[in-house]
Amino acid sequence: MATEPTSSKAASLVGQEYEVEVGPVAHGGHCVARTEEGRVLFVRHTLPGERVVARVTEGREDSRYLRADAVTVVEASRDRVPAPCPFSGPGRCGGCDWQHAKPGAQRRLKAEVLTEQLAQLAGLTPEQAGWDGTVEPAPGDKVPAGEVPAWRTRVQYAVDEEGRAGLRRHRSHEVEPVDHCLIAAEGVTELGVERREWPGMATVDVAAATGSNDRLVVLTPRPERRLPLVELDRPVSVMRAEPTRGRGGEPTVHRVHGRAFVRERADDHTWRVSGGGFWQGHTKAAEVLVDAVMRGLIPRRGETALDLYCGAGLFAGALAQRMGEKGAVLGIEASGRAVRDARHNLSGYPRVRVEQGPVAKVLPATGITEADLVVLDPPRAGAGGDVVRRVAALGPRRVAYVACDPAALARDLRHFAAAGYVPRFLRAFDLFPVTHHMECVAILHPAKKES
Ligand SMILES: C[S@@+](CC[C@H](N)C(=O)[O-])C[C@H]1O[C@@H](n2cnc3c(N)ncnc32)[C@H](O)[C@@H]1O
Repeated sequence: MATEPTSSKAASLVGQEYEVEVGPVAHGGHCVARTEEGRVLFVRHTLPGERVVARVTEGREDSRYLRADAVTVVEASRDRVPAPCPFSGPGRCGGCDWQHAKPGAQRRLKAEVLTEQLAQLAGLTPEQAGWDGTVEPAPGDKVPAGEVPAWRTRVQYAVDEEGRAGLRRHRSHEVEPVDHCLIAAEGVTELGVERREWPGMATVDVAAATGSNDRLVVLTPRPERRLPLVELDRPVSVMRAEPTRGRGGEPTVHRVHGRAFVRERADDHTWRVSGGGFWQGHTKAAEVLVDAVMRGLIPRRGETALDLYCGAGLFAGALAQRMGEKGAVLGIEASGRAVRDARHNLSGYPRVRVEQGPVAKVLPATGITEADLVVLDPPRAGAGGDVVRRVAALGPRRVAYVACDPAALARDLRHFAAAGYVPRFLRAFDLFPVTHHMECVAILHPAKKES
């Protein structure tokens, strides 16, 4: 969401300050406010109901709206706490949007965002979506105000010119050096990446598996720079990524030492996830999502199912295990690396197949005309109308839509409604505590025909 056309000659308002009453939360980790002249501001580091001095960070005289940071809190919300992270705040690390909100308030803000997105983009009330209006914490994440759960098993550190590891500032390529990211899982923190220097590196990606001691770092050197000797505080596998992306847009990665993958445990199964490959980021996410999807779909023995955007095969494996030896599952996934992992992970199920390529291309090419169940877990942009229509045309008795973006979920629910599928129920999970992100699972079924 750009604030104005880049060609605009209008005067910049960056640095201008306005004292404002802060209105409701908006999707993206900010709240809406209006200046006395009626300008719309999207303000970070504030909460609904506060009175703050907001300093503009992006926007011009002719912009439809301005972005701003709350630099002084004149009247604080009762939901405000001092930010536990010393690297958060205006102009600092862009990772956590709600450091200054009590944990319960963070989940209420996310619920308000989901309510608003469902209404605006899908025309659904929470009741029509089958949602109880709450965002559920992951097991073990109910922390007291002022504390932060250490949930994140995948962290990409950016490295500055001086070789210091840090995280990116909000909407910027600049690096905020950090010596401890509070949301990083213990398995990440104990490696000590933040405590050493990374000369010549652009990024250091850490994966700390859940349920095994596997730890892997993928180093991306700056052009013409060589890898440093990697000495971390715990044993770790090391890979090197090419600075430019390879075929299919995936970074090419090479094993330097140790294993080229980590072993994750979820749903009583071990999953190989290669360096640079996707796995759910929260320590509990894979379990929470499999449980929600399986409770919603209630797979029966001998059924057929699709797992679209299947990654390393998490939902395909959970379905295959519950549908028995007569059940059949087809997974579709764009990343070649993830497809190799999924085929390896699912090799114990003879009636599971994984095809590589974009869902929009591969699904029609499979020639499949029906399926009992479909799981979709698309990237942030969502699946889109074409894929949704193709899914509905298969006539599944239930569909599970796993969404990491509430706006994409709402848009795709509208496409599903047009194709004859409506939500039976919806759950929202706080699988990204302290950030503005959330994960949703919608279970859809065919709409009853009007008689
Ligand atoms: C949110 S992840 C879900 C992975 C898996 N369901 C899991 O829970 O581990 C989305 C996956 O979609 C893949 N992907 C992105 N665009 C795709 C497309 N157009 N077609 C197929 N897969 C795609 C990504 O590579 C990624 O593995």
